[in-house]
Amino acid sequence: MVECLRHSIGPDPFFGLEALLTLYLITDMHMMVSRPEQWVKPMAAAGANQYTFHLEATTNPGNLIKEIRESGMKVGLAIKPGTTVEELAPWAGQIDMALVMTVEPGFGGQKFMEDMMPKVSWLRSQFPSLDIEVDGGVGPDSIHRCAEAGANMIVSGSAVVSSDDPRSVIALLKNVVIEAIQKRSLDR
Ligand SMILES: O=C(CO)[C@H](O)[C@H](O)COP(=O)(O)O
Repeated sequence: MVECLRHSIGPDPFFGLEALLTLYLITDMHMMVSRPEQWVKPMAAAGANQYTFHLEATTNPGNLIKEIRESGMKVGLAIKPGTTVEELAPWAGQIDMALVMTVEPGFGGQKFMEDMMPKVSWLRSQFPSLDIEVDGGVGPDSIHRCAEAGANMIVSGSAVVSSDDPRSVIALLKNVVIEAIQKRSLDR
C-alpha cells in the first residue's frame, strides 16, 4: 500500500511515482487528497491496482467509483474518524475495500482510536466478503481488537518500524488476523 497525502491543492504530480510502483506487484493507493478525481488516470497509468479515496473528499462518489473501475483498478473507499459508517454503507456494494481510519489522516505515530471498532464490526456483519482495512495506530496492543471486529487488512507503520524486530511484529499482526478470519469461517 502506498499512502499519498497532500496538504495543498496544486498542479505538481507525485514525482517518481511510476518508478516506485514498478517495484511492487500489487499496489493500493490510499489517496488522502482533495479532489481525488484528478489522480485516477495518472495512478492507473503508473500501474496502481487499487485506488482508495476518501468519501469526505468528493461530492460524487458514484461517479468516481465508475471512473476508477473504467481505468482498470479496484476501488477502496476510506472514511475519517468523524464520518459515520452509515455514510459509507450506500457504496459498500460497489467497492472492493472499505478503509476505516483509526487516527486522523496526517501522520504516523498517533494513538489508535478503539471507538472506531463498532464501524468495523457493523461493516463485517453487513458485508461478510468485503475487504475491510484499518489504518492508524495499529500494533501488537491493538491488533486483537481490529481482528475481532472483522478487519482483514491492516496498515501498521510505527509499531513495525520502531521495533527492534520488525519481522516478528509483522508475523504477529498477520497471525492474529488470520486466526480471527479462520474462527469466523468456522463459526458460520
Ligand atoms: O495514514 C496514516 C496517517 O495519515 C497512518 O496513521 C499511518 O500511515 C500508519 O502509521 P501508524 O501505524 O504509525 O499510525
